[in-house]
Order: sequence, then C-alpha cells, then structure tokens
Amino acid sequence: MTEPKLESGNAANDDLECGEDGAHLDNATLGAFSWQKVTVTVKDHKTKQAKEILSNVNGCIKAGELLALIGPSGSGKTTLLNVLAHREATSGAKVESFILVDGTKPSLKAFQRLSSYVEQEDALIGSLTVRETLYFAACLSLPRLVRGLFLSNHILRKKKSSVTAGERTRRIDSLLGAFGLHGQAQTLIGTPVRKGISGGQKRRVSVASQLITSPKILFLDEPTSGLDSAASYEVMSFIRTVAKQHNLLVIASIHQPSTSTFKLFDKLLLLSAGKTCYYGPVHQVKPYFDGLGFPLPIMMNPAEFLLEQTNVDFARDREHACFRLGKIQDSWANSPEALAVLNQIGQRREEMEQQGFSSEEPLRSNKYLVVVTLLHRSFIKSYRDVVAYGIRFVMYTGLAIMMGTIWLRLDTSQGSIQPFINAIFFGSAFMSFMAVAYVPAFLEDRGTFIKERANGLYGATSFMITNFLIGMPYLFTIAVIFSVLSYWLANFHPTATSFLTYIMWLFIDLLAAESLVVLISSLFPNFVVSLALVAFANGLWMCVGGFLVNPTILNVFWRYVFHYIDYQTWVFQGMMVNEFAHREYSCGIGCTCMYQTDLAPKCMIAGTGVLDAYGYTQGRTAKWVGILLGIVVGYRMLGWVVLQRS
Ligand SMILES: Nc1ncnc2c1ncn2[C@@H]1O[C@H](COP(=O)(O)OP(=O)(O)OP(=O)(O)O)[C@@H](O)[C@H]1O
Repeated sequence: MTEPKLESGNAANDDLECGEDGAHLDNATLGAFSWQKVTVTVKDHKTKQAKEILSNVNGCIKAGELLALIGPSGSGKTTLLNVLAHREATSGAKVESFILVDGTKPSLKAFQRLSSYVEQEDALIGSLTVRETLYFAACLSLPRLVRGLFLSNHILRKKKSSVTAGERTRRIDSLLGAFGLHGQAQTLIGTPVRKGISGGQKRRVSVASQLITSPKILFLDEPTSGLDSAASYEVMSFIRTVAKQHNLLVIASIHQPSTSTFKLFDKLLLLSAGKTCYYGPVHQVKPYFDGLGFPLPIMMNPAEFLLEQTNVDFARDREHACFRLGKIQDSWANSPEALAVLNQIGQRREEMEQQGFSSEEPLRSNKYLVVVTLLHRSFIKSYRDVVAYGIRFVMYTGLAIMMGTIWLRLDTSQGSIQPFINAIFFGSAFMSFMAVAYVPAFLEDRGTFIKERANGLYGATSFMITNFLIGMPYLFTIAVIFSVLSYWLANFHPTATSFLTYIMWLFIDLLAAESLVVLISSLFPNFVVSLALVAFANGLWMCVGGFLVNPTILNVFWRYVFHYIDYQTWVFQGMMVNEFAHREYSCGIGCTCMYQTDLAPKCMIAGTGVLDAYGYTQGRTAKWVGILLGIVVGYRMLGWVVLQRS
C-alpha cells in the first residue's frame, strides 16, 4: 500500500521564520478572557414557557490557567462552553452575554483565529495515520503558498501571513512531541475493522490537531469522556504541560474527574441547574465549602463530593437536596468571592483597555487548496477504508456476474426481447437502488464536515465539490466493471459504440443515484431514516420510470409529477434506444411476430418496433444526457443548500 508523500521532518530550508520547537504555540499577546452575565433562555419542550438554562454566570481566566467546568448532568456545561467559544449555545436559544478578550469585545472572526474547540467526540478519520491527521489539519487550517504560483498583489499580501511547508512540518513535529505521539506517528487512528491507537491517544491527537493553528484559547468539551482514570489523567497532564509551557488559556467541561485529574486544573466553575455554585481557585474550594457548612471529607474525591452536593436528580431526599442546592447557589450569589470575580473582571478590563487588543482576521487556507487537500484526504481514505469502498466494489462485481450469468448469452429471437428489456431495467434500477450502500460512508463524511466547519476550516461549497469529484472516478470504475462483466455475458447489442454508450448511461445513473443519497442524507442525517428514504425514493423511481408501467399508459398524476423528474426514466429509455435502435430479431417458427414492423414480411422484428411500443424516439441522446446532468446538478445544489443551513 502506498503511503502519501507527506513532508518529512527535515523537509525544507525555507523555514527560517519558525524558530525553536513549539515556539508557534507561545502566547505572548493575550492576557485574559472574561465573561459576565451569561444567561441563556430556551423554550421548554413540555410547558412551552421560557426556561433559563444558564443564569448570570461570570468568570475570568488568565493566560496559562486551566479552568474546569463541572456540574451534574444537565447543569449547563456544554451550553456555557458553546457560548464562551462563540458557537451556537443550543438550538433556538436566546443568549445574553458580555464576553471580553483582554477587556475588548473581539469580532467573531478574530475570536475564531484566537481560539480552537475540541469536540467531545473525536472528529478523526480512522484510515489516516496520526501524522497524516496533523498534516491535513495543518493543510486545511493554515494559509500556504504554492511554489511556482505567479505572485499577484493579492497573493503577495497574503504571503506574509502564509505558513511554509517547513514551518508546517515543524509544527507537526513539535505537537507530536508535546503530546507524546512520536512513537505512534505512523500508526493508523483506527477503524471498526482495523485497530489503531488507544482512546487516550486519539484524544491527544484531537487536541494536537486543534493546536496546529496556534490558538491562544482552547475549549475542550469533555476531553476525558469515555476514558479510564489513568488515561484521563494522562490526557489532561499533556494538555496542562502544553498550556503552562506556552501560556495558553484552557477551558474544559469535565465529568467526574479523579482527584489527581481534578488537581491539574487551576480554577473551577461549579454549575448546577444553570447557576454558579462556586467559581475560583481549585485549592480554595475546600475552605469555601467548609465555610458553608458542607465540609469536604478528607479521603473523598473533591469533584465527587461537589457533584453529590449539587445534584438533585439522584438524591434520596429530593426536597432536602433542592433546599441544599438553593442554599449553595444563593450563598455563592451573595458571597464576597462572587463580588471579587466581578471586580477582577472590571479591573482586568481597565488594565487591558489601555493596552488594546489587536483583532486580526483569521488565518485561512486558500479555497482551491482546501479542495485539493480534501481530495487528497478522501483519496487516502478511499483506498484504505475497506468498509466504505472495498465492500461496495465486491458487491457490484458479484451483482454483475449474477446478472451476466442469469441473462446468459441471450439470442436474437423474439423470445429474448422481453428478457433484454428486463435486463436493462434490472441493470439501471437495481444499480441505482444499491446506492443505499453509500449512506453510511456519506453520513460519516458529513459528520467530519460539520465538525470541521464549526472550527472554521471550510464550508459547504468545498465539501460538496470534493464529495462530487472524489466519487466520479470511483463510480466510473464501477460502471466499467459492471458493464464489462454483464454486457457481453448477456449479449447486449455487440458493438463497441453500444457498449460505451451503455457504460455512459450506467455512469450517469450512478452519479444521479449517489447525488440523491447526498441530498437525502443531508436532509435526514440519521442512518435508519436516510436508508429508508433512499430505498423509498428508488422504489418510486422504479415504479414511474417506464418499465413497470408503460409510459404511454402511466396515469396523468404520476406521469407529470414524477415520471419526468425521475432520472431512471431517462437512463432506461437511453439504454432501450441503445439496445433496440439498430437490432433485428427473428419471429421464429410460424412467423407470429410479437411486434409488427416493416420487417414482418421477412419474418423479423426491427428493434425500433419495441421502442415505438414504449413511445421512445431515437436521436435524442444529447438531450436526455443534458436532462440527467441537470437532475444531478439539481440534487447537488439542493444538498448544498441543506448543508449550508445545517
Ligand atoms: N434547545 C434546548 N431546548 C430545551 N432545553 C435545552 C435545550 N438545550 C439544552 N437544554 C437543557 O439545558 C440544560 C443544560 O444542557 P447542557 O447540555 O448544557 O448540560 P450539560 O451540563 O452539558 O449536560 P451533560 O453533562 O449531560 O452533557 C439541560 O437540562 C438540557 O436539557
């Protein structure tokens, strides 16, 4: 198996600007990040009344500090993290907040440049190696120049902020080192059928790939979820070391950390039912709760204790638990510590207002290079991911052999006419139907796209173009393999032109079928729903496509509403014309011809008689291809609109 040519550690001489290892991560510019009066209101599903899921949450962290957001399930950790990261808080939410970076409100773009967000579920591609994952993260997120490009004024302006190949490699190497991943650099991330790196290593790769753009603020959504306590500690200690070394600000929501993991954080924000229960240094949480009359037992995990005190859902005595929680929340709201946080934010703002915060535009990779990078990545995935592609190849090959041997060597007597028609229908309709096998692969790609777009890497246009382009050679190969095997075995019209025309129809058929999968799976990104709808749509297309009910007698509703927009209609009639326009069939003993044509006196049937029975005219191939391509473009455009809005 060929490895892609990625830049190696000693790649280029043009990296003079990059300085020492890991220097790109250094934060020398951003001092503090604060948030005030964060309140999020949603409409309660049951009562239909407005419900506050976050109420008046304040906080501030300084460069080099790590903040843990903890709280019972449903306390508002994810919502707060989203608000702080300038993402959608939750669907349909009304958000009030006052978020400042060094005392200044940054633009969304400037904030995106300053920060990175690591999702709870790793958005990693299992068939890439660890190094490749960082390499593609770098290519997608960092602006770069292609050698040999004519340097227009625009490009020259961008050159200053571009990252050279050498610098990119240096960043990858330093991140591999910082997260203890050098030993696994060439190991696959892992797919369901190929074991890769461990869960903790995956999490480290996720964090490292978000640090490639040198963010100053790092948001982590449950970075230890699904990991055992040893792996959780390991992941958090790597993050802490990097944050301390490079003066980064880290905010992580975290579920039940072990005592040792808990102590890796500098600050703690304890939430329950959307309200603050404690905010401040981790080491002061014990005296604070002691003072409230809830002493922390010496041998107990502090995080576990705090969650116990603030959780009402699993309490045996719910009334008592609610009373206790109310007391903790009120005590915090009226505490001198809460007031001190507000003073700290105000003080910090004044200090920094004089200094000023430079809001730069985000670094972005060039759109065309993004498409090239995505194509490169998809290509590697396509030849390594057996589940996504290999199995489908085997399935189509099996189907072709099956079809060719069932319709084996049909002769040119009139008895073969109907089997030929059936074979044309089966080849076009069933191959289209089998596009359902693409649903899981597309949903996986869509998932990656949604996460990468949320990180500002690229948009729906780049994704759609790449998806279309990467599918073309693959679908073309399937069309060729299927035709080579089944066309000659079944004895379709044996000329080179007809054979190539058959491949063309099948290729466009597959292109349309896969575009339909893209549209439906974008609209309903759920495996079962999507599968059912694609199957339903194909069933509909088969019924109205002209084979099962002759188009001349198809009733007006189905004919005008669905028949003409059905891509299988055009493929079926295209293949029918290809087969029957230039072929003749014998009527056999007794000379009773099934179709009456000019050749009846010779006891023969002209294939055009079959076409007449279906109402198909010849010489319209270009028009039908045009209609089919229009349908493909239509599906893709609609898919693009859906992805754009999702
Ligand atoms: N769009 C919404 N409409 C109604 N309620 C919502 C909505 N989004 C979130 N909530 C509610 O807001 C509360 C906070 O949700 P959030 O996901 O932020 O909690 P969390 O602390 O991250 O929970 P977990 O630890 O279980 O992930 C929950 O009770 C949740 O049900």
